Amino acid sequence: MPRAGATNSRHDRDDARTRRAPVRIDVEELGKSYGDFAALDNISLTVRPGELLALLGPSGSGKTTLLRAIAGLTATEEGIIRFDGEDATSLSLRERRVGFVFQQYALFRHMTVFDNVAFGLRVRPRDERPRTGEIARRVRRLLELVQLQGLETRFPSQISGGQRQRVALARALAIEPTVLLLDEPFGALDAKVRKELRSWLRELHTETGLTTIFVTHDQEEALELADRVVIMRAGRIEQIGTPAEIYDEPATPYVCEFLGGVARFDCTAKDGEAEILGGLFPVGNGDGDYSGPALAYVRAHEIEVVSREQAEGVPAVIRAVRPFGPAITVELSIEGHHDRIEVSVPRELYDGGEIAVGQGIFVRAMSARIFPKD
Ligand SMILES: Nc1ncnc2c1ncn2[C@@H]1O[C@H](COP(=O)(O)OP(=O)(O)OP(=O)(O)O)[C@@H](O)[C@H]1O
Repeated sequence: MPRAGATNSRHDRDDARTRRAPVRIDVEELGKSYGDFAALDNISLTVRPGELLALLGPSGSGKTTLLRAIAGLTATEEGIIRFDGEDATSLSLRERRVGFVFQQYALFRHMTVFDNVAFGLRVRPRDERPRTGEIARRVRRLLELVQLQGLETRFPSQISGGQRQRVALARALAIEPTVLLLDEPFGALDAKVRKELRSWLRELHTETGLTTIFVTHDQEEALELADRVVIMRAGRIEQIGTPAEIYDEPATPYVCEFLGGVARFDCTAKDGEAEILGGLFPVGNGDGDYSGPALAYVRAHEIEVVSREQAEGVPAVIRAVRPFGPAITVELSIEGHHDRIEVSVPRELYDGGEIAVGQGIFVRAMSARIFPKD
């Protein structure tokens, strides 16, 4: 993406001078109930200045409620929300200077793209309202930032869904928000446009440097985009971590299953270790001596096909082969395990004729995550 405003260096310097340091958000023991139902249950969380944070979880886990509470759109009964250490809990959206983008592009249909973006500036009280020329300059700069130059005079019905969502972002940015909050910003768009907008949002975030929180139920989107991911479950935080931490060290069975792409096995742990698919792995983070029933999670690429001579492998039968892509995906059935498991095998094995439906092979897990079974 070209540097926004590259054609206007004096204004760029002005903008840089007036740009504030990114805001830190502290959420402390936040609670929100609807009747007896706890939509948010004792949530504590720090969003670092300038961070791009994803709230990830299934439908109903409380992501939107948390985002709206941080925005000042939903009142909470318990807890405190601080912006840069200042208690913001009772401030409105406008007082918090939050830029908010809804899932369904809430653009004014009777207004042009230009007027939609200018709206937040024009409705300011007279003494805070920029002059007409200044508004026009800012709107043009924002449309450059979201790469929509030339569409100023179009109406929302005359642009694509992805473009509308970028107008919504420009409009949220127009008020020079302290933080940017996005509620499933690409939720209503098709998969291809979503992917395009993903990398675009990452670049926009680098460009603006704003503390940004976005809600998604798409794990790939969260892991690909965010600096850190918050995994939510039934109004609580299940795990917070970088995408690598969440992926490599999922804290609970729930996180493993939510991320998907894993095979689950029942097994038995002894003295802090459990054997699964021919490998011996530590329970949890490895510092316990748990013995008893356990759950093991293994990803497709963590299972290798081994030759018959190797003692550690377990026998499996090939049930289906998906021979496309850099690795071949094979579905296996393993005795004593009712679900089929997926394994990635190198192309060479397939090309060598060793991979065919009905054939018996041996497999071994190279790594696994083991949890005590509650
Ligand atoms: N105004 C309301 N009245 C009653 N219950 C509500 C209200 N708003 C939300 N809830 C409930 O609170 C829970 C959390 O809702 P929330 O919208 O935060 O979930 P979410 O994780 O964002 O889900 P989704 O991905 O479907 O948007 C849900 O069970 C929902 O039914």
